[in-house]
Amino acid sequence: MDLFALVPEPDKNLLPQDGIVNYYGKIITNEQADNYLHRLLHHIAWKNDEAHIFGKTFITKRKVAWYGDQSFEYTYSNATKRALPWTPELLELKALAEKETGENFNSCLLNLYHNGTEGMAWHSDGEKDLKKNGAIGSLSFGAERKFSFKHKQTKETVSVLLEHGSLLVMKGATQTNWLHRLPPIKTINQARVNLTFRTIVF
Ligand SMILES: O=C(O)CCC(=O)C(=O)O
Ligand SMILES: [Fe+2]
Repeated sequence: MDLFALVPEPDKNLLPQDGIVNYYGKIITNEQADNYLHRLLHHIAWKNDEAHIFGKTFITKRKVAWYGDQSFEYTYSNATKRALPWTPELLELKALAEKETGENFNSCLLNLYHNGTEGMAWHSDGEKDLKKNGAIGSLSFGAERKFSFKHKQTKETVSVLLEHGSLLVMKGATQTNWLHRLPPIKTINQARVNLTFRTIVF
């Protein structure tokens, strides 16, 4: 076991300015993370995502699911979605993310990337339904993937490798000032599951 990878460094801000991103590293042992990956692949109601752009509907290869405290309606990529009630593994992972970060979350958007050809384009998550400057807690399972930030004005970029069983937090003004993406890496054949815990406001 890599002991250093289990020592969190959550106090370091990965961004040089205008936002806060903390990478906690692996907060779950490899064995437990393997188990969560398996449970998430089998127990989540995965669906291909639909994006409505310029009057056209695009179906993504990546699959998504959305869970939450209540039947939240949430608008994402110009499509309105309704949250499903928490599963036991999502409640465990939410409690873990809350304990590590000291934040509270009421919903979770999940992404399943079947292999490295699937990714997510530059975007920010500061949509109107999300709490302003609220923290987003991101747990990753499966294939290690690069995750990048780009400052909206200066175009400066920062990247981090998201490990199996790791936690990343984006908070403060991050969504206002920075874009983020998951670039495709053609050589990766393994699946990756990502959970972003969020706070929706009414
Ligand atoms: O897969 C990831 O690590 C990030 C996903 C993401 O940015 C999002 O769901 O908004
Ligand atoms: Fe995002």
